[in-house]
Amino acid sequence: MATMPSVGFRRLHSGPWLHSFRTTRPPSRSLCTLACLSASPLSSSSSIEDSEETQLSAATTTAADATTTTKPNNKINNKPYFPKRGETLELICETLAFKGKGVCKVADTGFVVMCDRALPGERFLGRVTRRKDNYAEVKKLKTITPHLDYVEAPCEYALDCGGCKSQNLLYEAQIRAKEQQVRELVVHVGKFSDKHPEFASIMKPIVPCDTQFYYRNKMEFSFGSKKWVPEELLQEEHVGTNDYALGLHAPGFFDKVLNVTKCLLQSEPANKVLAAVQDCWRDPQIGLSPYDVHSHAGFLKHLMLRTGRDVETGLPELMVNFVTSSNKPELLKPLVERIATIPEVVSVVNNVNTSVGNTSVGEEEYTLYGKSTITESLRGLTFQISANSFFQTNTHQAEILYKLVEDCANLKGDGSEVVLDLFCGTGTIGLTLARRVRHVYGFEVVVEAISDARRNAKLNGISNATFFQGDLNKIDESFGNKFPQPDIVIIDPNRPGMHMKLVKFLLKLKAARIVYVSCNPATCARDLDYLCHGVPEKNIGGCYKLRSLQPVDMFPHTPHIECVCLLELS
Ligand SMILES: C[S@@+](CC[C@H](N)C(=O)[O-])C[C@H]1O[C@@H](n2cnc3c(N)ncnc32)[C@H](O)[C@@H]1O
Repeated sequence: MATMPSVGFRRLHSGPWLHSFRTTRPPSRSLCTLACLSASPLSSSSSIEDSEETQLSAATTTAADATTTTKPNNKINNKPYFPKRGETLELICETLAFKGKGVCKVADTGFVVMCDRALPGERFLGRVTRRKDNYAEVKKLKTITPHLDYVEAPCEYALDCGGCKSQNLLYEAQIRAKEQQVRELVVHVGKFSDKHPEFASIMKPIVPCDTQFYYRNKMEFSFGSKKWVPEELLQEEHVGTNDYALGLHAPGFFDKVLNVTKCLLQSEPANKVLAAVQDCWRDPQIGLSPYDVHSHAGFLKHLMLRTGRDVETGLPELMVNFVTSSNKPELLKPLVERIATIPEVVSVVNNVNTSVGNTSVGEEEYTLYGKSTITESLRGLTFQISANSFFQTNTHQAEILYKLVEDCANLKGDGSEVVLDLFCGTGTIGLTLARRVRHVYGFEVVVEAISDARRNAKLNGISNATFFQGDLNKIDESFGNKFPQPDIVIIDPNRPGMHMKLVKFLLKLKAARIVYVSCNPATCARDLDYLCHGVPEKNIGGCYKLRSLQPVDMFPHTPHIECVCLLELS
């Protein structure tokens, strides 16, 4: 469908402009309250909430900036305008932002309103559900005119499922919106001026994903005692909400599950397993019950499906992970016997999670059938993946992402350089670079991921990679004693981005090059600001120049955006 642009980078020459690259423009009206708060260096620990606020602030700014002809005034008849909770508004969605929410403005006021599942160009009626200082959230009641670039969503659950929010938006429009979102964040949160002549060459066009369905190698479904039913069907007498369900959580409901028998984002063999489990888990003779998040009774919590590849045959291989509230393998036996008949299934594991929380990582793990890991190949290397270790979820696009990282790292290839791989997961990025460098040092908090990384190094005959388990949010002065001065630092944090301790450490370390990989453009923009412009409130100066920023679409139909950024010491 979409063609892939060149992924090469033009090396830029440093110039005096870089010092003036930080925008001097004051953040616009709606930006400052939230963005400055959330991106504040004074909060030394980042949190997902921070990043959500950051994204919202950029979204509200985006919407404010999107006003071309009339300046928003937030006033009607010279009185400040704030919509009331419960009020019905007619709105037009302008763009997509935060978690894929539609950004709209109230006519004649410019007041920003966010709406889940509103798509650009759509005119609709929405009811105000939540008010914040400078924006409100609405629930869509009725579409008056459909959005631009409408396409039929192939998935029957698309309108109700929390996973795909933009399946009925043309893919080209999806990636346009994502690219725009990154740009806004870089300007408003990262404080890089888009007026600067070099801005256009630094901001690379988004790399689309040419496989827009069946691309996920991992899906986690939940068992629930309360099936989610759309509001309109709830009125019908014969439909009750007490049915068991296996599927995805309905948006906004931690205790209600939308029953699904197929997911168009995961692989075909994974769908075979899902269908097989759906076929038999409710059978009263088996005696299985879903875990109830209120009463904490019940056995089955989650069904996690991971798809890898037999590296010799190239054929898919599957891991099925049942997450249960207690260790009762005899209860799972009929399910295990059934799914073991599916040829692609090579591993069935059971994570036992006795806590009342609803996470999928167990305190204990048992292998019920076959192996305890599956394999996948990435950039010519083989990786063994266990149930709970991080592995890029879109393998095909991870190849492209890692190639971009390698291009940014711009290794000499003479085996002289030292690479620091922070947030290394199972070591994939560092190991793909190891053959061309002197040594790779990887750091990661998850114990199992570190053992996977060490095993993966061995499996691929790599002896110049050392992996350490540790929390990068808790580093102290001694952190730098663990490795020699690196030439290149790879940073690939999860959504909250970097802790201030790590920012400070990197600004002192002064590696020549940093490649920052991010799955959250909001915290990415904040961290780029810190590294390039410093943290004035803490008397910390920045010492990097942003050379390139490349958004990559790893997850079509969802709001997620990946970015690869290259920074060089100024
Ligand atoms: C986005 S993943 C990247 C993994 C790896 N670079 C890759 O491409 O597969 C982020 C990783 O950071 C790890 N992580 C999260 N918080 C951390 C912390 N405070 N200290 C160290 N590692 C952390 C996670 O466990 C996860 O493996």
